Amino acid sequence: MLHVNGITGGYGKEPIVNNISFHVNKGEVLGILGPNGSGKSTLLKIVSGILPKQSGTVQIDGQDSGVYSQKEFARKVAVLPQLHAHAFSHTVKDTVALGRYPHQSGLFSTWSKEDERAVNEALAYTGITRYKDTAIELLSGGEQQRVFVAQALAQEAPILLLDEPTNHLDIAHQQQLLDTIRNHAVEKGVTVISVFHDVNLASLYCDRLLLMDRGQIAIIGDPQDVIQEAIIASVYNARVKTQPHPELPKPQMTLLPDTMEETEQPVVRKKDIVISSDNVSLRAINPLKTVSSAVHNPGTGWYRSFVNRHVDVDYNPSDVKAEMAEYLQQRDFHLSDTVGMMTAVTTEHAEVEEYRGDFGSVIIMVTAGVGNAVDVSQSLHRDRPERIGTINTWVIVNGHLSDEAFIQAMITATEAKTKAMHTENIEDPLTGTIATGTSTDSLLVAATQTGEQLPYAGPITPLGKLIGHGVYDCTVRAITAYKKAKGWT
Ligand SMILES: Nc1ncnc2c1ncn2[C@@H]1O[C@H](COP(=O)(O)OP(=O)(O)OP(=O)(O)O)[C@@H](O)[C@H]1O
Repeated sequence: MLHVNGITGGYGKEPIVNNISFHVNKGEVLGILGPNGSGKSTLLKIVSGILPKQSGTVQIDGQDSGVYSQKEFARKVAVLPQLHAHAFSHTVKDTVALGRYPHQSGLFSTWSKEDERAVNEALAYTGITRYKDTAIELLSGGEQQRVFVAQALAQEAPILLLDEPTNHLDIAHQQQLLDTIRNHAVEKGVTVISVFHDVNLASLYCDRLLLMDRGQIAIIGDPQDVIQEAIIASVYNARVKTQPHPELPKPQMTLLPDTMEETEQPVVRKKDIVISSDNVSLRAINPLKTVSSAVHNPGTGWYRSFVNRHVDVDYNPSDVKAEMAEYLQQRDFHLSDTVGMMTAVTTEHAEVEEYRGDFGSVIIMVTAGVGNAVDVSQSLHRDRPERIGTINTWVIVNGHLSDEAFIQAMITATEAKTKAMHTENIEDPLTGTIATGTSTDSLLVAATQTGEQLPYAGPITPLGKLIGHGVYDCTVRAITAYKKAKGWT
């Protein structure tokens, strides 16, 4: 569709962009990224013919762009420049209508039904129909930006070149506009090349990204190939961390501020875990990085408070999450800062212990109700009742865990729990085989993220050894306490 071969050019003798080559397919969205002054706008200006090039070619549909007349070119390519000059006062609709000029012919060009439709559609796509009779200078910066995007869309060219289309737009309008542009690409086959400053937006909306660095291409490829910590750090000279988008297979990046004060994270100790009649809780001074399968605030996050709440065996509110939130709030636990679990086990049977190693320490908390123990290899048994049974395990680490270490800590803790079930000879009441856990066990791993870096947590590592030993130890003790309370022993 569009082939750029070895273009070099700029504003004077010294070229700004050097030997740039890439191609864009029909219906593809290519994002151009790069630091300030890296040549993004200059590249777009050369491709759109606004700036002459010193060497290289731009081909559109297999033809050199130079062979097209100005109007022919405008029927092929619509351009949204970075800055808009509008010397004359126009209404919004008149401004958008200027996008139709390449479709007018003859000296006294007539306004056709097609023109009217294209303009009205562009006004609707950009959500500015209600301003159509307003003078453009009376609009806000963001509203004006949408008018110029509408003008480019009204041109109905198969190629759209956009320089920072979301400039001035609030997040809802950024989303709306980029959704519109993406839909034009997917449904109408429009080819889009767009300059972005926001790396995350570019990743979300573009098929491929071209990263500029000092007038040259640093890398061009899929978002996951381009948005890599080392590449972004070296081109932008910024410290970043990348992670997947929570809902889409698109990488996202987060800045790591250099100005973060090195906060002294107080070490969490066994004595910080408080056992009351209706819950086991920990209130840490600073938030801990946490992964859990809790009822309240499950998943990954940073939390300061942790609650393992005792509920009656027949606890069955219509909305468990809402009831739990109410419970936490009544006890002064900040809802957005607390992870909350539940158990029918009485809190006096909670086992808490601290295990110290060279790197720091691990505090383990376990409550084990093994009435509804399950042999997980027999989980498909057709007579299996749906009964709740809970072993709740906390692993609190005074150390700095990698993502892998969090996952390995969960594996190690689960294996240790299963081994404790074996040692205590806990059977699945349905099958009579040794149980591996219960039906609704919950696990939490939280770490202070200070001190020594702990890349792994399998049983070969000092951290994994403490977790394995500690979870096994506490689970055996918790099961023993449970058995005693139930009169099993
Ligand atoms: N009209 C101009 N005349 C002369 N030099 C220019 C002109 N416009 C830009 N430049 C220079 O060209 C270089 C690249 O500018 P360009 O606008 O292409 O960068 P950019 O990557 O789009 O930057 P930004 O992210 O700040 O928009 C800069 O060093 C700039 O000073």
